[in-house]
Amino acid sequence: GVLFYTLKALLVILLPVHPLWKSPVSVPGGTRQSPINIQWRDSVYDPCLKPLTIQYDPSTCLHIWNNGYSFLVEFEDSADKSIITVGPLECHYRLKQFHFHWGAINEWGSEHTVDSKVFPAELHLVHWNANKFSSFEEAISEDNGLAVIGVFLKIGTHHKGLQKLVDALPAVKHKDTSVEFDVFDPSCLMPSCPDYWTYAGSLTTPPLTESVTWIIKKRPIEVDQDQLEEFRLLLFTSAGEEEKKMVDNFRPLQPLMNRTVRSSFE
Ligand SMILES: NS(=O)(=O)/N=C1/NCCS1
Ligand SMILES: [Zn+2]
Repeated sequence: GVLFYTLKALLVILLPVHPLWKSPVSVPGGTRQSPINIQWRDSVYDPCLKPLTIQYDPSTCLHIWNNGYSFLVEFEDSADKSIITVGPLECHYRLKQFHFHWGAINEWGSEHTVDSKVFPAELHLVHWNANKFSSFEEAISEDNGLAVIGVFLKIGTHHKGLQKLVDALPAVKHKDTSVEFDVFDPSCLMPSCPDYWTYAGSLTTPPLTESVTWIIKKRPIEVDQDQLEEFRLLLFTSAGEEEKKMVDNFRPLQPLMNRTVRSSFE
């Protein structure tokens, strides 16, 4: 009856806004949103795709901070000191920050999936096109403005390079806290295998702009259970507020629509 249809209408109106993101889960008119499921057999090998060239300068590391979505490690990006180039890219892109997404338990947490397999966490290294633009803020809403490397995390052996990061997390437990982080080389977080998928997508947190060339590494890195548990001790909330554990900070999968995922490997 009328009650059923009223409830149904309410659901449709409320459904698109996921409480976690305080922004629509789907962007009206979005045709290239992220994350997506990568169906391995549907990806197309492109022999023109070369290995990615990564040149990070550990001294460009500035600080770690909790922005209320994740914890970010930010880099000094006023010169071409930490850059990526080649791979699927036609320009060189400067490292701005890296951060992670993870679940409350190991059964979920990543944003991208591979053949519907979910990983416990996913690392994002965010870069902006320094050939075409003069700042991250300018590049964020432009075509070919950003390149984000995605690396899956799986539970396994202790990750020595990550531990320096993990040891700093108690200092950024609350939203809007930061701590100086002088020297860190993010290339220690890269798997040794050069293989990746690449596709045209968007940011997965606000402003969700469709400006990202995604480079998703085929092989995960291994971290141990204790290291991932440390991520789960962070809070979404500021000091003095009712505590909300920072977990499940991933966006739901978005429709592939008219896109092809290319692979750098056969
Ligand atoms: N998770 S993500 O890297 O796609 N989203 C971002 N939003 C603002 C800077 S990075
Ligand atoms: Zn991210």
